[in-house]
Amino acid sequence: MDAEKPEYQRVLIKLSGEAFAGDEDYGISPDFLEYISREIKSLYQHGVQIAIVIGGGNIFRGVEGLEIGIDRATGDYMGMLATVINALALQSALERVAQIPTRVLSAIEMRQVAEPYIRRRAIRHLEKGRVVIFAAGTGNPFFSTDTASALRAAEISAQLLIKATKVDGIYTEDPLKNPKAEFIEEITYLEAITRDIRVMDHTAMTMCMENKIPILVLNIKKPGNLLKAVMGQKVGSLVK
Ligand SMILES: Nc1ncnc2c1ncn2[C@@H]1O[C@H](COP(=O)(O)OP(=O)(O)OP(=O)(O)O)[C@@H](O)[C@H]1O
Ligand SMILES: O=c1ccn([C@@H]2O[C@H](COP(=O)(O)O)[C@@H](O)[C@H]2O)c(=O)[nH]1
Repeated sequence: MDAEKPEYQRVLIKLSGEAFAGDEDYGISPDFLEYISREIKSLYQHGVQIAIVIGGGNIFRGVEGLEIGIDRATGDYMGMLATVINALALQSALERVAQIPTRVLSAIEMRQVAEPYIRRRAIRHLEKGRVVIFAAGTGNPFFSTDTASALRAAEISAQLLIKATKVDGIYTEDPLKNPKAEFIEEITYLEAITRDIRVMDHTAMTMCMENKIPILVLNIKKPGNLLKAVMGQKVGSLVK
C-alpha cells in the first residue's frame, strides 16, 4: 500500500452509463472496462473504500421507451435492468483485470445474479475491502441513478460523491451543447439548483445538500482523475 494518505477514506463513484460505451453510442466497450478497472485499482491500492453506482444510458433509459410505446414505469424498470448488465460487466472486469474482490448489490431482487441490497451488508463489504457495486438504481421507477448515488452515499456515510462523467466538470451551460460555456470550479448546492445546472439531477443535488455530501464532478476519460480526487488534489468542479 502507498504511504501517501488519501483525503477521503470512503467514496461513492457515480459512473455514467454512456461512458461504458467508450467511443460508440451504445453497448459496453471492453477497452473502457479495462481502463476503468485500472483507474479504480489505483484508489483501492491506497486503501480507499469504494462504492460504485452505475448508470444505464449506454443501454436503455426509461424516457426512450415512450418513443416506442413503452409506458414510463416499464421503461424505467428496463433502464434499471440495464444498470445490472453494466454492474456485472464491471464486476467481471474488476476481478479479472485488477484482481479486486467485488460484490454487486441489486435494489431489485434477483438472487441468482446479485446479492439483494442490504445497507449493513454493503457497509460490511466495504470494511472488508470489497468494492461494492450498487445495481438497479433505487429500485423505483421515476428516479435516476444520480438519485441512487446520492441515496446510497448517504446510507453508507460516504465522505464524497464523485460524479464521473464525460465533461471536465460543471459549466455555466452544458458544454457539449455550448462550447463557449464557462467552467465553474466551485459552486454551492443551492446555486447549482437555482442556476439549473443539469450535470446531476435536482433530486440528487437536494439529497446531497440535506446530507452534507460534497459532490465532485470530473472527467472519467482522463487517466488519474479519480486518484487525484481521493487524494484531495485539484480536479473537476466541487459542489458543497
Ligand atoms: N451545466 C453543466 N455542466 C456540465 N455538464 C452538464 C451541464 N448541463 C448538462 N451537462 C451534461 O450532463 C452530463 C452528465 O451526465 P451523464 O451523461 O454523465 O450522466 P447520466 O445521464 O446520469 O448517466 P447515463 O449516461 O448513464 O445516463 C454531461 O456529460 C454534460 O453533457
Ligand atoms: O432509481 C432508478 C434508477 C434508474 N432508473 C431508470 O434507469 C435508467 C438508467 O439510469 P440513468 O440514471 O439514466 O443512467 C433511467 O433512465 C431510468 O429509466 C429508474 O427508473 N430508477
